[in-house]
Amino acid sequence: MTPARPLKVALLGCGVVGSQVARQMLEGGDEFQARVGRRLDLVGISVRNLAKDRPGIDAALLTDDAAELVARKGIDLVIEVMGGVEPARSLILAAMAGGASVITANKQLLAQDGPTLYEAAAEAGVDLYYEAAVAGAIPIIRPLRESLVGDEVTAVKGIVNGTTNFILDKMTTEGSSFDEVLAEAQRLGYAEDDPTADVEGLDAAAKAAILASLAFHSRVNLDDVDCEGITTVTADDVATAAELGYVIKLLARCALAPDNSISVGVHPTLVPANHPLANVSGAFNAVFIESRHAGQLMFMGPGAGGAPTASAVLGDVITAARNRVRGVAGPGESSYSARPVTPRNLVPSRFYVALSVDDEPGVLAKIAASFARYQVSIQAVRQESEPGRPLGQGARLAILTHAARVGDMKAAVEDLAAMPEVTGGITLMRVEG
Ligand SMILES: NC(=O)C1=CN([C@@H]2O[C@H](COP(=O)(O)OP(=O)(O)OC[C@H]3O[C@@H](n4cnc5c(N)ncnc54)[C@H](OP(=O)(O)O)[C@@H]3O)[C@@H](O)[C@H]2O)C=CC1
Ligand SMILES: N[C@@H](CC=O)C(=O)O
Repeated sequence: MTPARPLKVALLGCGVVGSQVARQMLEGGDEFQARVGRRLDLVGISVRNLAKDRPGIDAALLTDDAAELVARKGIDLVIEVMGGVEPARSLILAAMAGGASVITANKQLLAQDGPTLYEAAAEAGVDLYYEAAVAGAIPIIRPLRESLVGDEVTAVKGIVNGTTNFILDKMTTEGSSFDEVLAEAQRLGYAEDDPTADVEGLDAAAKAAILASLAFHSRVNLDDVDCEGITTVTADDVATAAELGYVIKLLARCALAPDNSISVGVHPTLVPANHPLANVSGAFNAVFIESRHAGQLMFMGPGAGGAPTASAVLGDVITAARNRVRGVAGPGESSYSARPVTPRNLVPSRFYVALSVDDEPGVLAKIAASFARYQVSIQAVRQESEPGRPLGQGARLAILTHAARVGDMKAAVEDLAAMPEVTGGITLMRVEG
């Protein structure tokens, strides 16, 4: 009997993730053949710059013509780890139209244009897998797409960007400077090609949109996410949070409201020091899921970096390869419930407000009155002398509130900013719990 032909695999991108995908595929050789039932044959790797040194990569596989690689006859699987929206989208669509299943780590593209990709996959009868697009090595897409599909997910929250967690962690535990740690995160391969996407929260926002779409069976895209990065978080904020018993994390929160609307946000957030998310360190990620029947689940692990991310990619490669051998397709899009997005101003949260004031009688009462005008209830206030001002003249206030609506909290802060006794900028952050 003639042995079944190997499955032909094309790899688009050979950077931090792609080079590790190529290495792990090579290492996996016979094992992967046994797991799939067919040999996986890496037939080409597309890159931008052919002159780059790529240790361990067979130069004969490299091409700078990705379109030609995808169009080659008989390609079964295309792995897209080049990043960015174009040409990745066109290449993926061409691959699917040509009959190949696609594995991608591209959260930016999925959050921006996921439905187009899903529709193209359904039309061509091929698979679209993207476990590596959210939280690196952590299995989180498959649990939401398959394991929990019989339950009702009510909230997903977590740390889904390794770079910012690495930065905030080092600022907290080592007192390192923001720029210094960002450079280290880039060296270690955690950061995106343009690290603005990490530090401004856009990478986490894309991941939050993907998680919310899967969790709530509704289409959520990048524009639906209320997004804030960590560039305004100062060493002072980190220190004050620690004194109050909190750790600052960039938290993604996706929640289903009682009126059936969905809120999705990414914000620097004060997390209680005894909360499991507070201890997620370095480039690790963690995702909490709350569901009606299973209750609370937590997933944690490496959220960025070449080898861990490639592990998630390879999991998808094997799954898609097995499907192909059996002549079946994996799960498609499940977005039957067109839930509205909760207006951002109506989303509830607890808050932390920090400000400097003139230390005069009645100032606290004025602040409390301002909060009360907007239905914001104060939970705790800490006052200390403002560094750099003579004792009794300036005070630094840190206020924690009970849950309030974002719009009300912002209106109260605007009132504070107009008070003559308020002497500097006002810090406003969300508080978890
Ligand atoms: N790094 C990480 O920890 C993680 C990354 N991801 C995602 O994985 C994807 C890849 O990330 P990463 O490996 O870090 O990125 P890199 O920048 O390290 O690698 C990108 C690769 O794609 C190639 N490439 C980029 N643009 C083009 C183009 N226009 N035409 C042809 N080739 C191109 C580059 O070629 P050349 O080598 O010649 O420059 C390079 O080989 C992204 O979508 C990212 O968001 C997901 C999870 C974690
Ligand atoms: N830049 C991303 C990489 C993984 O998605 C991150 O830091 O998490």
